[in-house]
Amino acid sequence: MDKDNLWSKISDYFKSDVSRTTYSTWVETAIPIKLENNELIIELPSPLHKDYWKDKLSEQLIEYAYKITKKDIFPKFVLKDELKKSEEKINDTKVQLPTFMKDTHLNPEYTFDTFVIGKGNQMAHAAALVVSEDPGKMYNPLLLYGGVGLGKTHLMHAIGNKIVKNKPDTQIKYVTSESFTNDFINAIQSNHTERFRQEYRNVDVLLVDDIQFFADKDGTQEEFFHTFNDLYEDGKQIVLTSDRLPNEISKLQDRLVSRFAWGLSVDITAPDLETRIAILRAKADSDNMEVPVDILNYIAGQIDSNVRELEGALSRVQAFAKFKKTVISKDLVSEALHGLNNHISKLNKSSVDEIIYQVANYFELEPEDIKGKKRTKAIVIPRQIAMYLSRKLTNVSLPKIGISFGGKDHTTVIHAYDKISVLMKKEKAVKEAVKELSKILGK
Ligand SMILES: Nc1ncnc2c1ncn2[C@@H]1O[C@H](COP(=O)(O)OP(=O)(O)OP(=O)(O)O)[C@@H](O)[C@H]1O
Repeated sequence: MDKDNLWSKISDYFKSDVSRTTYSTWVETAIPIKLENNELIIELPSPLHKDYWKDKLSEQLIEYAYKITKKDIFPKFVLKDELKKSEEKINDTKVQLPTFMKDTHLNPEYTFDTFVIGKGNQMAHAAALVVSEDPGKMYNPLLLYGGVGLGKTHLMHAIGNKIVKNKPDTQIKYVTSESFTNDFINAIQSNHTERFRQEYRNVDVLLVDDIQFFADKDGTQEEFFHTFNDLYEDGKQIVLTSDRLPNEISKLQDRLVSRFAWGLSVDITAPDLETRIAILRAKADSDNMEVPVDILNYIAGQIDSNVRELEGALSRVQAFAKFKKTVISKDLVSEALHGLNNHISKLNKSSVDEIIYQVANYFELEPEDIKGKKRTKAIVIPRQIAMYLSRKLTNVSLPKIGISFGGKDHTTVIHAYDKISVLMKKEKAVKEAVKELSKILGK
C-alpha cells in the first residue's frame, strides 16, 4: 500500500471518530510524505500541530494504521523546513539499506521462478527475461499487454526482482498508472512537483502497471511524457503493462502512443489446458497442498478464463476441504465450484452467441438487430452492452468478438466496452441491465 492510499484510509477513520473542528484543524492540514518500512513521515504546518499530534492523535493513528495494514506503522512528524534535513537523513539511511528493503513496492513472490511458462505467455516471458538481464538495452520500453489476470503484473515484478537480485544498487520504482496520477496530483496540490519529478526521474528502472488508466488524463499524460523522455534519453529501462495496445486506448495522446511503440510490445493470451494444469500444480506445491493429479486436471478443465480465477478456484476448493474436514475429491470440487463453473467454464468461445441471444431477449430485440448495423439508440446501447459483456465475461479475442457481431472491427468492441464502462457510472438503467444480464449469464 502506498502512503497516499494509507493516508486516505487513516483520514477516513479520523473523520468518523473525531469532531469536525479537530479533523479540519489537525488532520486535514497534515500531509503524508513518505512511507518507508514501518515509518510514515507526516508533514505538519507548525510546531503547535506537532505537539498536538504527538500528544493527542498519534496513538489513534498507529491503531488505524494497524487496522488497515495489519502492521505496526509509526508516525514521524516533521515541519516543512525540517523536511529538507529529514530528507537528507532518509537519503543517508537509504545508502546503507540493501536495495530489497527500499521502497520499490515489488512483490517478492512475483518472480521468474514462480512464473509458469506456456504457449500464451512464452514470448512475453522471454522478452521480460532479456530486459531483466540487461535493462535499458534491448527492448525499451517493453510493453506487456493482454486481458485481465493473465500475468502481466507478475512478469513486471519478476523483472524488477531479478534486476534487484543481480544488481542490488539499482533504483527501481513500480507504480500503477493510478498511483502515478495520484502522486502527481498531490505533488501539485502540496507544491512538491520538484520532489515528485526527482522521485520519478532519478530511477534506473520505472515499471508502470495498467497504463490504460492514463486515458483522458491530459495533465498526467503530459507529465508522464516528460518522465518518459528523461528516462529514455538517459538509457533507463521503462516497462509498461496495459490491457490493450496503446493505439487502441482512446484518449491517449499520439506522442505517447508513438513512444510506447519504440520498443517491443508483446501480448499475453489465456493459458491453454496444459499451462493451466501446470499453474495449478505449482500453486498447490507452493501452498503445500496435496491434490491428486486428476483433481488438478479437473479444475483446470473447469476454469478456462484467467489465471487469477484459476488460483481463486483452487483456494476455494482448499477452503471447502478445510471447512468440511474432508479430503479433496471430484465431488468436493464440483460442490466448491458449483456457482463458478456454471458461468466461467461455459463462457468460452461459443458464448458470444449466447450473450447476443440473452441481450436481445432482455431488450425485446432480435439477435439480428444486435449483430446488424442499425444505429438507433434503442439498438446501439444493447449492442454495446452485448459487446461489453462479451469482452468482460469471455476469453474470446477482440477480433473474434467483432466477427460474431456481424463482422465489426475490434476497435468497435473496445469503443463499446469503454462507452458502457462510463455509462454504467452515469446511468442507472445501464448499470441495472448489465447486472441483470450478468446474473442471467450466471456471472
Ligand atoms: N504464468 C503464470 N504462472 C504463475 N502464476 C501466474 C501466471 N500468470 C498469472 N499468474 C498469477 O495470476 C494472478 C494474476 O496475475 P497478474 O496480477 O499478474 O495479472 P494481470 O495480467 O496483471 O491482470 P490485471 O490486468 O488484472 O492487472 C497472480 O497471482 C499471478 O501470480
